[in-house]
Amino acid sequence: MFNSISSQASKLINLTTRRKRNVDSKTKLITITSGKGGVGKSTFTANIAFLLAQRGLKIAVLDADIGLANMQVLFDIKPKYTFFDYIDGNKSINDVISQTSYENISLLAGKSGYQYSNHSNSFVFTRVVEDIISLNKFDILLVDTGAGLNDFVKEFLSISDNIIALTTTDPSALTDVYSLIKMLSIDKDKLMLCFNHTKNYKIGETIANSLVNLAKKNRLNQDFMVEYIGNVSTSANISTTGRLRKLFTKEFLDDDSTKQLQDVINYLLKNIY
Ligand SMILES: Nc1ncnc2c1ncn2[C@@H]1O[C@H](COP(=O)(O)OP(=O)(O)OP(=O)(O)O)[C@@H](O)[C@H]1O
Repeated sequence: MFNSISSQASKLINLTTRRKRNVDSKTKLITITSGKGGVGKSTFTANIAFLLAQRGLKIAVLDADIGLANMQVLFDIKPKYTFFDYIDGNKSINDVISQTSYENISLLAGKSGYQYSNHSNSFVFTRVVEDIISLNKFDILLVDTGAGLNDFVKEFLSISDNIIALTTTDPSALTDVYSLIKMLSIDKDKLMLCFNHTKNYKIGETIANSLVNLAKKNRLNQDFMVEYIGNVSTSANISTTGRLRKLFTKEFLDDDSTKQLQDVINYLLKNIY
């Protein structure tokens, strides 16, 4: 009994010291998640990294998708190490940060098929995020979580105050995103919601409002905010550039979807903390 109380107490102490360290760093943390898999989360993350970097910001991307770590494919690099080499104590945090061929974008590559249970409840992933922030090298750290709401994803969500959920208008994706809203409403202030494969801004806004109304009807925490931050249309250029290991926001500056993502960036730069 004493053991479990003292270990809980030490976790709380760790969390408190982490918060203090965060405040001293310029690095802002944005976590990108999705209830359902395959909604375009990794493509979205890589392209917002590019647009943010184009505005002169130094960006680190942490590929925390253990289902399918494919950020290195999107950035077309072969990193020597993954951030698990840091966790395993074989490499320093700087060793596992790879510069991509895109100016101002660094990647901490992930590893597919990792067993979270090896580290569950150890807060080791929280520490990785905190250690990157403590370097004070980056303006923004983007964490791309896997899909779903497993313990691994929950650990990454637990340390972020700027969370973006990417969804489509597909009913099963909306059901999953509502589960995410329900979970986050317990101890977070807000969730930023973005719609992929969604033709225009208005459609996303209408569906976001329906989710907010459902949350009200089900009496979820009234102080919790769901903020609609924009939409990205379906574009053949996105799938083509993805296959060619290129970023559509770099190749197709005038594509509607690039312009829509620029609007999302404008929103983020005004609203993240
Ligand atoms: N708006 C879009 N228009 C056209 N194709 C898109 C769009 N968004 C994503 N795609 C394509 O959809 C596929 C899935 O995207 P992606 O791998 O980014 O999804 P994901 O949510 O990260 O998947 P997973 O959950 O499996 O990691 C890719 O081929 C990508 O190019």
